[in-house]
Amino acid sequence: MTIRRPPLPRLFLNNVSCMRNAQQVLRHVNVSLHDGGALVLTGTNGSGKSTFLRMLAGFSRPSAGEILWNGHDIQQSAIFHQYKLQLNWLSLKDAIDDKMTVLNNVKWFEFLEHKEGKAMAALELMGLGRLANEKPRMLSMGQRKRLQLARLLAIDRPIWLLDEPSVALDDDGVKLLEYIIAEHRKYGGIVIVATHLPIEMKDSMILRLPPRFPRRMTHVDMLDRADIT
Ligand SMILES: Nc1ncnc2c1ncn2[C@@H]1O[C@H](COP(=O)(O)OP(=O)(O)OP(=O)(O)O)[C@@H](O)[C@H]1O
Repeated sequence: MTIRRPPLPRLFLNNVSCMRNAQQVLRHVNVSLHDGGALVLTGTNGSGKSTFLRMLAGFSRPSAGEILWNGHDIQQSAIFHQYKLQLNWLSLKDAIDDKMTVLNNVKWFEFLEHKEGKAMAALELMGLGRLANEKPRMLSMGQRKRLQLARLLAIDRPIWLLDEPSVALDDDGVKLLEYIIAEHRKYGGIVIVATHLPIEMKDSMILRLPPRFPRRMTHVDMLDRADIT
């Protein structure tokens, strides 16, 4: 009988801590993600959700612990070079060029990836097909977010790092977001979302980061506590 070893997680955060501005933001985080896996980061303002994503994107380094991709530390430059090509990053800064059309804003990202052919279909899926030849100044905030999501689809990289992806989206937009995340995972993609807003992601891990600066009790908190009369 042969005993098969369990597969390595695609991504593994091994006892990771992170400092910002000489202060500890993340402390001893352990997470493993396999293909098709998802992680939802929640927590109060300033608890470290974006810091977590930025660290995974390689913009900042862990102060302790290691981030392993396929079992290799992403701090090694040869590994990082390969790893960063797996990432699709969606942040609150939308990097939309107002001089290009909506369509070209997606095509430009495809071009940088040496890919082509998915931009229009991605815009159609995100409900922006009829605005493809307009300039982005015509778009509402929610439509700009949809454009960012169309880019994710067009570029089609396996690991999605999404910072507040549902902000500004209407109900249909949130459903679309949930749909594209589910489809991406169905084909083995990994999705990590930092969010304040509820988002439906089946079988995802949820990591609630503790508040960094616990606020003082307000009168409302005191009234809410049963043990204070
Ligand atoms: N560029 C920076 N330089 C120094 N400290 C920073 C920097 N960015 C964030 N921080 C600190 O790290 C802490 C965590 O910030 P972060 O943006 O990760 O929180 P968050 O959970 O994403 O917050 P929010 O819900 O408001 O988006 C903040 O309290 C802030 O003091």
